[in-house]
Amino acid sequence: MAIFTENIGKVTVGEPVTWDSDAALLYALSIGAGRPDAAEGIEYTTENSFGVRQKVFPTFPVVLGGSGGSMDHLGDFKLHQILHGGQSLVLHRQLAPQGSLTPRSYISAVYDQGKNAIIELTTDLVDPEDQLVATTVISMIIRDETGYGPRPEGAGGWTDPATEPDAVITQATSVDQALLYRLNGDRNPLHSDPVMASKVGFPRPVLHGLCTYGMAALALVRNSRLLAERGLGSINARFAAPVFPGQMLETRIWNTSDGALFQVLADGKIVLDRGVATAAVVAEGSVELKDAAVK
Ligand SMILES: C/C=C/C(=O)SCCNC(=O)CCNC(=O)[C@H](O)C(C)(C)COP(=O)(O)OP(=O)(O)OC[C@H]1O[C@@H](n2cnc3c(N)ncnc32)[C@H](O)[C@@H]1OP(=O)(O)O
Repeated sequence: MAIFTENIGKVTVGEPVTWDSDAALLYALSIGAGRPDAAEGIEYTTENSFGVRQKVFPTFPVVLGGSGGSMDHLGDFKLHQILHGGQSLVLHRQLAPQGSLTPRSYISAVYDQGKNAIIELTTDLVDPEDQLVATTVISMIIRDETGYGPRPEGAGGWTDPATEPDAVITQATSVDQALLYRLNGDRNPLHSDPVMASKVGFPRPVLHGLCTYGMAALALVRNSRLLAERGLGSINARFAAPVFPGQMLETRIWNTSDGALFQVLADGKIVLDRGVATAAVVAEGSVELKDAAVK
């Protein structure tokens, strides 16, 4: 089996992905935006509250066509070999509660991670007016594949914080969290089927890495100084260990000059690592958002 490195840089244009108000509301609920009190995140979780305009939670683009459709051009490895290793998102524009975006994807890097390989898949999400709305980078771990060379230089903006966190936020995941989150479109049975989970070596189905990621983003926009003020411009993190539905998450946040560094722990173990978030440069409602370059 192999990763098709000859396809590095080749752009695959996927079918347009459309979403509506319900899809945006479901995403917000699936990352806990209505908790701990139904009035929390009401702009993300309702469309008909008095004096409130529905907003799309900023990490929603990660569930919109991130692989550009088929994964056949990536390699001939098996589904059970794939783990989600990390995710980056840069927002160039705000999303409306309904719309359509076309994903343009390409393999941006392939390299070794221990006895596994990593494929980085970059996707530009472009609106019908050909405006770039968001850029995502999925880091896919292909287990038991090697021979692709060292990781490219650059640590994604992360430096180990030397101080105690500025905020520590706890969020519960529910036992049915993955069953809810999969309705955003990722129906990989690793998250729902005990047989598939055991085939991959897990005692039970694991939570989508992107669910933990969305919950961390929620903790950040509520509790990090600049993100609470200006909104999210970009977010990048590594999935360091699996989370099981029902576990309690603890997000540690360090404020920085342009956003925040963060880690998420479950039962004392780091599950999301090297988290870097930047705030949007200008107030929400403007189209100019921070840091168009994906690190
Ligand atoms: C289709 C699936 C969808 C999903 O959503 S799956 C659920 C979400 N994903 C996960 O739950 C994956 C969680 N992560 C893991 O389980 C582990 O993480 C890995 C199995 C991916 C790797 O673990 P190990 O092989 O034990 O690696 P190490 O000994 O911790 O580190 C060895 C080197 O690998 C780097 N590394 C570790 N994790 C990652 C990662 N996620 N992305 C990129 N690099 C990684 C480290 O830094 C280090 O490198 P250096 O030796 O140079 O220090």
